[in-house]
Amino acid sequence: MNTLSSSTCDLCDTYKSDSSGSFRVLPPWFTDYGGVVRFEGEISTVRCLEDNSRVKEAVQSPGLGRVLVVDGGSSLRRSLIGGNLAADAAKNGWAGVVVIGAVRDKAELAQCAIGLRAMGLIPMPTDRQNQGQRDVPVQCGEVWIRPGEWLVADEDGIVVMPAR
Ligand SMILES: O=C([O-])CC(=O)C(=O)O
Repeated sequence: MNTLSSSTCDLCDTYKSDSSGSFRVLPPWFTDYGGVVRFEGEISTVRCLEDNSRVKEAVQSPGLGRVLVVDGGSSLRRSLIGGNLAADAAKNGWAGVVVIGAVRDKAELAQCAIGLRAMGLIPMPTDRQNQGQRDVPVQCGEVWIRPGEWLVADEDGIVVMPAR
């Protein structure tokens, strides 16, 4: 298990009175599917709906220790990551992927040396139509997440803050 510079609970203790909006906690919507429970890194984003074209491009490029946040519009109809793309993400040096949407291949995901959170599992694959946007601000519920910010995930949750 990886060691974080601070746990999400410690960060929340430190920033609980922050009213600037720069420290944010994601809603508790996520299940841990990856082989790494604790991860952190600079954020890169994809925004898409039931089409993982941009996700595939991202995980097949160098991750440089970053975390890919995929805003799939909370759709649970099609999976945006499966065993192959999770393995690509691990191989290419992504620290983790957070999918605001669904994934598949649960057993394979657990074998990947990467952090992986998603809202649920669905076996139905994506419909790749070359749609979606890369490195745009995305939203998880009411929480904005921007490329270049910092994400920390552990057993207790996921927080986002300005880059360190
Ligand atoms: O290839 C895809 O679009 C998603 C998938 O099933 C995988 O990553 O294995």
